[in-house]
Amino acid sequence: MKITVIGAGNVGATAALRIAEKQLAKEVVLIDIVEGIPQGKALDMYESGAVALFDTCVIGSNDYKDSADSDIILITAGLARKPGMTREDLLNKNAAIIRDVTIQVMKYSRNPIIIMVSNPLDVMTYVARKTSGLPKERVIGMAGVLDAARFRSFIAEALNVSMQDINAFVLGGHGDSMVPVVKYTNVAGIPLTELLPQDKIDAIVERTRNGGIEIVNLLKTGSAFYAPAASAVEMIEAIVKDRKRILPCTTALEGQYGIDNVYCGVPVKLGKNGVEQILEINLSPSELEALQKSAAEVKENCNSLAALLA
Ligand SMILES: NC(=O)c1ccc[n+]([C@@H]2O[C@H](COP(=O)([O-])OP(=O)(O)OC[C@H]3O[C@@H](n4cnc5c(N)ncnc54)[C@H](O)[C@@H]3O)[C@@H](O)[C@H]2O)c1
Ligand SMILES: O=C(O)C[C@H](O)C(=O)O
Repeated sequence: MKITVIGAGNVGATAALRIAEKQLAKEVVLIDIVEGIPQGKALDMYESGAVALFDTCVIGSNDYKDSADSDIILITAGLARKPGMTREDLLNKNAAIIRDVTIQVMKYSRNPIIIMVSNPLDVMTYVARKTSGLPKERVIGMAGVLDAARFRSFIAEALNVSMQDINAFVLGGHGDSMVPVVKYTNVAGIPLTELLPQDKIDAIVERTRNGGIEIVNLLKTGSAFYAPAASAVEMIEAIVKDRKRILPCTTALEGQYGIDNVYCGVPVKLGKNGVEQILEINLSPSELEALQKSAAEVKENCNSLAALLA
């Protein structure tokens, strides 16, 4: 197993280290445009193996040749937002970066699984799919796992229980219109609505929707990276170990949920082939409407890139 991480910044470097520590690959390649950064970070990570006890080979490079024959490519390259910005403010600059990066990786890996992290997430997943020509199952966006992790952590805090026992889904695009699905959220099987009053649930849902900007406003220089990297690596682990995990991921919808030809976050089965199944769960009329509205916003942004992707 060879995994390449594009972008040796906060998310990319954290994810690369986590992949190495979990020994999910024999080789991890970290690539960035800035000279010295991927090489220095990769060497530092590799040396940590002696104490963290892993044998994964970690290599840093500015040359895409070193990504040759990767099984999985995690794309984290691009700009992160700062206070006062929305993820959509990154649209045009990051679309150009993701297009270039995808062209480069596809020169050296024939049939990789691409996991997208760069924002705005759903649109960048579409850019990578359109540019790579890979089957839809092999180009997947990471956002739902992160948004659900935030939702779960806030519920755990409110109830003073372990995060491990909380199951939750956050669907839709990774933006202000995301849809935390309360109906399917439970604590060790007990519906959340039996454990918390509605006003508390509403406050947690709102905090989840604003989870990204809450951290941007604290950090001031960039956005979250520990939980995002952990979330991307959870997806990678499901694929590497063919675990058939059911996780909310961004995938191409073709009629499911009444949404056609749009990348959007829904529950999927993740295994060695990437997205092996899209699960269509029953949503309330208002949740379905919110999901469709979120997808429509993603579609509009995708359409705005027609000239770049022509
Ligand atoms: N999907 C999510 O839930 C989620 C979560 C966190 C961050 N993000 C997004 O991930 C991206 C990265 O965030 P970060 O915090 O790691 O940012 P960062 O600034 O720390 O790192 C980005 C890295 O990309 C590199 N880069 C820029 N252009 C490149 C190119 N053409 N080729 C290769 N490398 C290039 C930069 O040199 C930098 O090292 C941002 O777009 C951010 O919004 C998404
Ligand atoms: O909020 C951001 O800009 C980064 C990421 O999408 C997040 O949710 O943390």
